[in-house]
Amino acid sequence: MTYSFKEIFLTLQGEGGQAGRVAVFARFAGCNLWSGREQDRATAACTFCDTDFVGTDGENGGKFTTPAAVVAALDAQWGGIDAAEKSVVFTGGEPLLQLDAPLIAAAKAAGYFIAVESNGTIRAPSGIDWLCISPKGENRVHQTSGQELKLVWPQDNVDPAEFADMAFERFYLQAKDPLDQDPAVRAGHTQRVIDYCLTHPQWRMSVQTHKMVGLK
Ligand SMILES: C[S@@+](CC[C@H](N)C(=O)[O-])C[C@H]1O[C@@H](n2cnc3c(N)ncnc32)[C@H](O)[C@@H]1O
Ligand SMILES: Nc1nc2[nH]cc(C(=O)O)c2c(=O)[nH]1
Ligand code: SF4
Ligand SMILES: [Mg+2]
Repeated sequence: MTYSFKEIFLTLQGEGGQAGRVAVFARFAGCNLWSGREQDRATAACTFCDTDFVGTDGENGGKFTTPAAVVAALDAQWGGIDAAEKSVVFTGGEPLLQLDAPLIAAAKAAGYFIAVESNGTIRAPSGIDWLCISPKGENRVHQTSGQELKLVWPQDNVDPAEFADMAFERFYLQAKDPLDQDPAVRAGHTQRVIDYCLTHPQWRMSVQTHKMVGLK
């Protein structure tokens, strides 16, 4: 198995129930819902992605042929931080196209708390400590349990109630960041999330805090 990463960097988790926590972000290249090319966006299964996950040319990106090599790259970013437990977030792109049992085992053996950000279309392997599922449009959710369901909203034809009975510990709504960065559209999405959470206490608001403070 070759693991392809767009980038690997140290930051604070910006979103969801682990927001504010230091972690190595390991962004896998490639996704099953979009090629990543702008000319394909309009016809893709996921159309609002805010992330470049194409290729291996980002910060500390590359192809790694063994789990041990991936863990060495994670450790290089974690550096000398003194902690009882290290922390990694596998994201992408879609991490569950590549994250497998040997890599999970190697990261765990090296002392990592393992978080994953996934679109939910692929069942997750066991051993993940914090699984965040973020459904996309009409794409069927196959992974219906985890620590958090984080729905980016509003999305056309998507009602949060569709997911409310799934086996997640927490339910978040996160305002869809508009591709054109139009402040009025962004404010409108945020207000929709606020209004929904005010009237549906099962749901909490997740804010993309890293974007507010200039963190990657
Ligand atoms: C880039 S995705 C990668 C992981 C996985 N493919 C997924 O979609 O969950 C990481 C997180 O960013 C969220 N996201 C992507 N585009 C967004 C946008 N325009 N506004 C708000 N959140 C967004 C996703 O829903 C997901 O929770
Ligand atoms: N700081 C920070 N937090 C994040 N949480 C989820 C992210 C992602 O792109 O998966 C992300 C990201 O890209 N940066
Ligand atoms: S599923 Fe995730 S990585 Fe793939 S295009 Fe959508 S938001 Fe981006
Ligand atoms: Mg991001």
